[in-house]
Amino acid sequence: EDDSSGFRGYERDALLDLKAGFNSSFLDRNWTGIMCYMNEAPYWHGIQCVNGRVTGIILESMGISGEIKTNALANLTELSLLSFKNNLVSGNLMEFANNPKLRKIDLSDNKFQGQIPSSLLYLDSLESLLLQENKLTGPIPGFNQSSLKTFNVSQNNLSGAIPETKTLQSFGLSSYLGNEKLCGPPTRSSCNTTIASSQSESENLSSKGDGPPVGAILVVVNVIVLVVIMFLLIIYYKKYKKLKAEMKAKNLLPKDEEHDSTIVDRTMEKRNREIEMGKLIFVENNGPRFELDDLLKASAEGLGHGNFGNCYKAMLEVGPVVVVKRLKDLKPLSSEEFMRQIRAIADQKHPNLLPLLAYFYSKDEKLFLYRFAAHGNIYNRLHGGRGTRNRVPFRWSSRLAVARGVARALEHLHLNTRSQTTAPHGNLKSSNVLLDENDEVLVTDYGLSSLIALPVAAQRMVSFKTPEYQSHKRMSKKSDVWSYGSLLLELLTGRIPAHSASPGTNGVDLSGWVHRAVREEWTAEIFDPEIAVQRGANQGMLRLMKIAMKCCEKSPEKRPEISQVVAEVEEVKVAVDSEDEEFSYSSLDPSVTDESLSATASAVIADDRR
Ligand SMILES: Nc1ncnc2c1ncn2[C@@H]1O[C@H](COP(=O)(O)OP(=O)(O)OP(=O)(O)O)[C@@H](O)[C@H]1O
Repeated sequence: EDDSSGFRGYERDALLDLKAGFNSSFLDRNWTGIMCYMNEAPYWHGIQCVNGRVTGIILESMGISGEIKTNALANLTELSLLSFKNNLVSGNLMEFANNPKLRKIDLSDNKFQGQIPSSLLYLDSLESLLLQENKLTGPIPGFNQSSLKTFNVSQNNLSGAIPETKTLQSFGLSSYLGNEKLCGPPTRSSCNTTIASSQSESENLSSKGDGPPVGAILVVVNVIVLVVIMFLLIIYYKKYKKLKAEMKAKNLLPKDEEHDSTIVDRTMEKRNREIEMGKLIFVENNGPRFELDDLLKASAEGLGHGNFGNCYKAMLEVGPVVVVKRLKDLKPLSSEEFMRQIRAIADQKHPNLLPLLAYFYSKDEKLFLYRFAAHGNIYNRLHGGRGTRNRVPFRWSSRLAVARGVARALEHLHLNTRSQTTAPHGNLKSSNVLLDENDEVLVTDYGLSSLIALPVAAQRMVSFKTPEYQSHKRMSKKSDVWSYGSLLLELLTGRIPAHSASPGTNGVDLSGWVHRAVREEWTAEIFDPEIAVQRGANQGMLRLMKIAMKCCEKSPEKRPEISQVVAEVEEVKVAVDSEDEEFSYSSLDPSVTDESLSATASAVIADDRR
């Protein structure tokens, strides 16, 4: 699935850079790991996310000091809210050229200096800009966005005429107060007179005419006032210390500042220690090695929203491309039990099973890591791009290879699972069958039913969609056989069964549909036209259809064991003769009405129902 949303490594790097500039031990401990997952609440304090992208940074009244680099926001292109209100941040204001979505900026009550950047003029969605109580200098740029409804630059050192744009003139005097060198409406000083009066003032000060020197008198008065204030302060401080000592002696004050924030800090510390305890555990001894940190640094791309958590593709700087599956809705298992189940999954090894590379287990986070299968899943291969020029036909030999690979993988799982009341795979469907770069068939998502909370599993896993579960809440290895039969029908018909349809797509009850097609004698239309044209293979398709229908029997007892299925599928031939016709849309029509195929299909399937 093409998904432009999802976590971006460079956004994380941008935030880590920001953090490096601030000296906040709280953020140092809190901003670790991934800040936002797809559609979940962000993990990092003060960060807002939408679809895994950073959309807000809100760090208010945290005593943050330090500098922000001017290009700090360059990689946060989805940013819409920014607030560092009431901190001690210094340095120039940032550049905003790459943040076209910014709506609200609040940098008030800090120590920002330098000029207001003109890149702010190009933020077309800017609604609110609060820069009051800083040390900004220079002129106010000519803001004229009609979106801008709240604006405050008071208590800075700004200078010059306030531009006469409609936007800037719509704000009252209070937005500009406390900038002595600002002039023009809405301030009361007209620009000419301000300059004139300041000139005459300086003339006065430097004048060496008759009479007392005004400048000198002012300096003397100032010095006296300062000395008095300092004297008062010293007396006050002494009294304060004495009072405090007395209160402590009488136990009126807590021993030593143990206030809320240290308690918060301690719980955070505890949590972080717990996370640190969890390390990436690699399943293979001689496989690739990397640390969780490498994984978190890697740029990542959402692969889509699965039922049991989201999948990410992570491109490590060194090492393989991996898929990270973040598990959610898990059973309330003890960590020992959990680890046991994970190890059972990790121990399953077969050329047609996508191996678990590594896993991560902590109280708050459970991750599965797999190798990335470059050629994607069978659902997309079968149904993607239909009717477009981009569609590459999915030919019979490849479909048969999928049928074989999946059967073998299932057989391995069934032989290695003792329980008779569970489905060893439990969630077999076309999106869980992958092709690697060599088109090797790899089944994934096996064994998850042992980890997923029952109510969630019951809603979403394929083994809960079987006829026996629907009617009698029963489940067994035969549930996997039913799922396999449905997958074969999907491969043969090119239609989507209800349980493997992606969100927003309607699937059908495929086995019911095939039965009806036979009954109503439009059998030739059963097969996907894309393979039906491969005449030499029609016999093989019919054999596979027969196997599929047996696997889809309503009653589990009538379905074959998976080992028998494997044996039968192995016997299906790629083609009767070597002539394996090229597919072309022009050859579609005759094949669809092909009488012989239709007749044989009816015979085979009707025979099967006897
Ligand atoms: N190792 C992998 N390589 C390539 N693509 C993968 C890999 N693992 C999963 N995918 C793809 O990522 C997407 C999301 O996978 P995920 O397993 O989360 O959901 P799903 O298979 O659609 O549903 P479910 O959660 O029920 O299995 C799917 O399109 C899946 O085919």
